[in-house]
Amino acid sequence: MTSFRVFHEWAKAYGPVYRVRFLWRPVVVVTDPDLYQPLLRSGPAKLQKYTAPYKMFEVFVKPPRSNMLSSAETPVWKAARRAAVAALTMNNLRLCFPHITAVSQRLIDSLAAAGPDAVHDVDLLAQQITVDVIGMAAFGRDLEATVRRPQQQQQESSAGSNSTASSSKQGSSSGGGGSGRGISGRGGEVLEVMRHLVVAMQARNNPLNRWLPWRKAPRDLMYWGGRMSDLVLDLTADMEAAPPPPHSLGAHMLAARLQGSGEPLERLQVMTELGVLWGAGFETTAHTICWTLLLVATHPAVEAALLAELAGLGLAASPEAPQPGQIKWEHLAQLRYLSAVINESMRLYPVVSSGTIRITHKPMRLGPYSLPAGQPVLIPFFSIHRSPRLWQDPDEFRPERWLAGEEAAAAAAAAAAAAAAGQTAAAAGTGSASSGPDESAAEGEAPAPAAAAATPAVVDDDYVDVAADISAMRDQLPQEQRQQQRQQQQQQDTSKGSKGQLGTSRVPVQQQDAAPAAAAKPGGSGLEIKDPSVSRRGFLPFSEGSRNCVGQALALVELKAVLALLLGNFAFRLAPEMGGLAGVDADARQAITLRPEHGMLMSLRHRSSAS
Ligand code: HEM
Repeated sequence: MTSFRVFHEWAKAYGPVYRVRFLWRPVVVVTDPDLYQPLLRSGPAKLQKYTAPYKMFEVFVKPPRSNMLSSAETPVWKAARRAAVAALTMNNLRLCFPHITAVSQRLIDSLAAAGPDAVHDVDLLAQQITVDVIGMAAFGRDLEATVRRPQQQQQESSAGSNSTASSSKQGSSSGGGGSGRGISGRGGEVLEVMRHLVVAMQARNNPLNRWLPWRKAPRDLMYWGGRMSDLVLDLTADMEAAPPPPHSLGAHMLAARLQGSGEPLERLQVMTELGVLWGAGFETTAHTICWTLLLVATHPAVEAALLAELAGLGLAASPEAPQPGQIKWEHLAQLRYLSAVINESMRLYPVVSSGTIRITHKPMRLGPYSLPAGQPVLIPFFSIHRSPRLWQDPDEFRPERWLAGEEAAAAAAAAAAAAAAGQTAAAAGTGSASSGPDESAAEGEAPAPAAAAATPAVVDDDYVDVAADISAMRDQLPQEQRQQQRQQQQQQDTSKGSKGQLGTSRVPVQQQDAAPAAAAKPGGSGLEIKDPSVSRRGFLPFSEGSRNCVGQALALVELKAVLALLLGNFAFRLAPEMGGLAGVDADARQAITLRPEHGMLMSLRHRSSAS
């Protein structure tokens, strides 16, 4: 059994707090929100990151040095994090949006040309898109991984005609299904390097590989880390020769300054930060796209409801309208059912399944337990997302749980109507777009990113709060005004009893849902959560607090845009040799991120052709 499932089984067997021993080192594992929230959020109980296990993420650049993911909260970390947050505001993401849609469309066109008999590894397709997106967002460069060469198409056709379970599994050993297959240029090289690198990084968790450097895994780590470093060096040099657009991560990182001294970051530090943003930014988003496609493909009612929503906005192809309309930034706010689908997919398959690991800096109490100083504490996201204590029917894929009652009923009705009328009618726009246009989403307003309701607006420390910026579009406001808003919000929350949960008093899970959803916040445009089974406190795809995902705004915009485009154009169907949903689920492995170990083969029927 793979590690993320083992932790889940242990949580079921031993309860929400237990201790495991990794060799001689005891680690406390916590899955109770009352206990882990204070550890993640600002306050007296907040724990620092346990940086030792993150050291392996320093191989992205040579010589290795701390980066945003692996570092403690130092002044350099702060400067880099501020720069990343400033680069990923909604205003800037809006400028990235045309590239996101262009690279997706580029791939869609070649997939349509490949025809319905071709079988594709959709995990690899998703990586092609996300590599191109992060290439532009970070370095302002089109890496062209979505430019498909004849070789790749040829291989897919032959996979379609003679693929078997064993041949597909041999052909792709680490997920990603064998990148480099006709994907040329720097984009192809990145995919190839990362495919090997994540396997070597995962192998490093085996202590033998840490202590015996002549073994294959450590040597692989050195080799592929070196290749990645060369790529980052190459792109940085490029970027210096021809500066990237001012809204890019690269431009912001070059302009980053240390607080106090006002010194810029060293060149190597800039490279290190861009390397980690790059590495952290494409794999995670790609596998999330892949898991979402799997769940939609295997749940026809969900697919029908989603198609009705897309069709209502003119974003679905059909025999009557073979070309769907152009997706616009404003559509993102209106795709509410898609948001629910993405949230639910991230709940079932959180790509950072292992969670986050922290360390106590002094003796402390954790509920009824005493922890010594220097105690590692693991908060495992997969276990939490599947916990029967926090979720009703935790293993079921039910996007409706993220919608308010009326919306959920309307989505169900749309699904039933679409199913009765056949997908053609829905795609032609005759199906009722139940979760359709959001009247409140005026032209130019921020999109409602998928998990806006699920990423609590943490107000702490003096770092810039990513989640708050996403849900409330505060990036348009001057810093002072934002600070004021935060204080007001904090007061409101405290008076409603929804914040200040720094104690360990137990609140029944059902009561926790009284916490206001992001929709209730000023300017908030998230989904309101009404289903009592939904506890935002048990949903951590991007983690929480000052070390939450700095790239989540980009990820959410990308997920929505790419999935709307892919699903509006194609009906995805799992290839028979994948063994259905159960087969792919059994193939889920954690190689740094949660992925289908042997890729995910699917056929794609363009929706303009009759089913
Ligand atoms: C669906 C997509 C994504 C998911 C689910 C995700 C999830 C996460 C999680 C759970 C963490 C905390 C890790 C820990 O504490 O061990 C994290 C941190 C981080 N993520 Fe993401 N991420 C995604 C996309 C991105 C993107 C697109 C970028 C870059 C543009 C990015 C960059 C980072 C960085 C740099 C950190 C470290 C932040 C810090 O410690 O200050 N991620 N991510």
